Amino acid sequence: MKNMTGLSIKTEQGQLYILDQTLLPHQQRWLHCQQVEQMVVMIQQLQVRGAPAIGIAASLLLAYRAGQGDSRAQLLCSAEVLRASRPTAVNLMNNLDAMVATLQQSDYVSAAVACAEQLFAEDVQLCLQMAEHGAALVQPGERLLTHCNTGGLATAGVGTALGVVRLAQQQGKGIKVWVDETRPLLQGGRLTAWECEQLGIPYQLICDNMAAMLMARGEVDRIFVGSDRIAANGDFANKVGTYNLAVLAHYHQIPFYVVAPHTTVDPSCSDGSQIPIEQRPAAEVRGVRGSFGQVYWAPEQAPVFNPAFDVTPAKLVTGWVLDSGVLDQVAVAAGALTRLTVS
Ligand SMILES: CSC[C@H]1O[C@H](OP(=O)(O)O)[C@H](O)[C@@H]1O
Repeated sequence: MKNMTGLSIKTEQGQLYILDQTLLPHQQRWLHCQQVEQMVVMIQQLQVRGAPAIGIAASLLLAYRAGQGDSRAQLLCSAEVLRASRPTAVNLMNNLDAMVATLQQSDYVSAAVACAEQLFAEDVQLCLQMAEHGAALVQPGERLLTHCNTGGLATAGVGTALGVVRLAQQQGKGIKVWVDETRPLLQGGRLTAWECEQLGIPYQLICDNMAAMLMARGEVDRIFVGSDRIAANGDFANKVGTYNLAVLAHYHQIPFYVVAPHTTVDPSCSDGSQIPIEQRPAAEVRGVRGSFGQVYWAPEQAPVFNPAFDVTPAKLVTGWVLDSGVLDQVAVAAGALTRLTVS
């Protein structure tokens, strides 16, 4: 496996390393990953996270295991275990499907490695294409708003929605970003804020419940969010709280875009009701866990509802920013998502 370097995933001398995103922004610790069970835990604990990133990390781990001499049967079983680690991000499923297909080849070891390397390289390119199409929408001086983390940490490249913001900044458009902290796991406050610091992107961190006031005051010009799965009709799943933003944006007539590679579209889901939504542990809502341990602010046995994602209906989306271009509601309603071609 060749050396490849992303912000949260890297391979060096045939070994796979994952940046532990649960320790950011205060610690940068690379974890050496060699076992399937280890990768499952890392995905489930969001040490590696983001729809494209978990698909690539799982694929690279399978390629590594193939190189370690695991049999086809072992690799097929490992793929199913990895597939079950998180149910919503379709990139994980698509990538594992591609990896499983390579196992049919006589020299499945080199085929698996080549496939994983290709998935990594493809995502890097798709991110650049999404950024180009999305940044072209951004006008000078605009105040953008993002949710969760959709940057280099969540992909192998520059990111999806945050990749758009990053390029708009590089193009000298003088933007600023409102960064939703994104409860309960604070991917915005911990990860997007950290990425903006690294990239020199002007930002202000807000609690999720402050976005409405900023929109009402006319201080949000455009919203870009990512996605974990897009249904054929354009409905999409993304980090919980995205639907809130979409409804608010519709009410305040603010352009609202979802940014995702074509690999996030799932034609087998006809609409958003068919997208599986991951339910997560109650402790994540009752308090916070860090290097200091677990702090509870709610009663320790408080009953909790903790969906990791929500679904935004297509009717609330201004445009779908894909690697192949920007689709509007007319194109999506005409079935464009199911006829995607890679540009
Ligand atoms: C590149 S978009 C990543 C997508 O994944 C995030 O979810 P999680 O942090 O649970 O992996 C969030 O939904 C982002 O939009």
